[in-house]
Amino acid sequence: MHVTPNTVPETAPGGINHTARDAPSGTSSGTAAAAPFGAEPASGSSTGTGHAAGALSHEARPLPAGRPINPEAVISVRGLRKSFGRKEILHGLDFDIPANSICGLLGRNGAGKTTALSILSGQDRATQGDVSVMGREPFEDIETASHLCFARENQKYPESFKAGHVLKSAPWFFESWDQDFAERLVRMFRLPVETKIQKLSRGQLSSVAIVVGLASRAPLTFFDEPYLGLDATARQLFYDVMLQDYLEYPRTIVMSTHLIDEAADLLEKVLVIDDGRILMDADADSARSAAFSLSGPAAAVGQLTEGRSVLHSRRIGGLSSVTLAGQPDAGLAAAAAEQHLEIGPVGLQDLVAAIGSRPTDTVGETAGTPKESR
Ligand SMILES: Nc1ncnc2c1ncn2[C@@H]1O[C@H](COP(=O)(O)OP(=O)(O)OP(=O)(O)O)[C@@H](O)[C@H]1O
Repeated sequence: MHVTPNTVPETAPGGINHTARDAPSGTSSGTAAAAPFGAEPASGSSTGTGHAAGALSHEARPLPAGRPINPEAVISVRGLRKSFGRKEILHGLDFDIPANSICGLLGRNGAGKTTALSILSGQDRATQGDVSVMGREPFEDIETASHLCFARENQKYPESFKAGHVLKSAPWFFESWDQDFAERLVRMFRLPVETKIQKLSRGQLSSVAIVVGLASRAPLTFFDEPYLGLDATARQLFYDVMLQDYLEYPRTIVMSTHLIDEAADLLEKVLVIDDGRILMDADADSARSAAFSLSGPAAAVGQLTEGRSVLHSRRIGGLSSVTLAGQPDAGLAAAAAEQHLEIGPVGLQDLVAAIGSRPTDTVGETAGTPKESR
């Protein structure tokens, strides 16, 4: 599919109005007000109160209070709070995301991932705190918007849009858009370009978002749960193509996901968010070694874990399996061997499930983060 742009949508990624240029054919000016790749309108906000973030491992301590925005990081956030009406959703997030990395934003339903991504992409405003994206305050900032792509399955498009129209419009919003790559992706994901967006299945809508997110080659790309409705083959295809293209065209990719084990190998940095607080902020290798499991007869497991940071425990009959923070020390390893207990690794998915299932106010404490620092 080759596209010759000749009409102009007035709304750009992030829902921000750009000055008119030529727009793609098939894009009616009457429908241009709906942002093809951008945001919902910014929501109202109010100030609220909350608690500072906790953290899991040694690498994952909260940034010291008062530490300024990190100018080296592509994304740097300090004390980010977001309220909807009187309800505070994000309770003071502090984190940095380095340039040219793939970062996983992980967490349970309602944790605040989409809210955070909306703020980082400039589509919503923080209630409080400092947010720096590529060195700028992102909210409705045209300069920032021109370098980022927010790919999500529930993107709003003009009513008459077909999938093909989306792809025809995209080059006008993304400087580095690769049309050949987009067309290859369309074939890979079997996207019916002549079908109206409203008629697409959920998986096909995700495919549209994936095609736009990848072919945009935006220096900063956000994928918000990019796999919704996709079958296992398409998901694997997405991970493979993303990694391959990222290696060829390094950029910063932030992906929110529940399917942690599937994506774990791609991730270089992991941010776990729960109930509006950062529970873990670590490079992926540290995260993979942030915990271990100990299993065997419940009495022996209980004896060995006494006084240690147990993140999660499960008991079936006389057997028990616990997830412990950190790595086993020599004493524990020797005692476990002596009592025929099994020590094993904990996958990222299980680790996130373990820390996410704990009451928020105890996670940092049990994981060895001093209460004073939270
Ligand atoms: N515009 C809004 N007005 C009021 N509450 C909102 C609004 N947007 C989000 N919320 C609330 O904020 C909380 C976090 O929502 P968010 O969508 O950010 O979570 P999430 O981590 O992306 O969840 P999921 O994984 O289920 O998509 C939820 O309790 C949600 O109901």
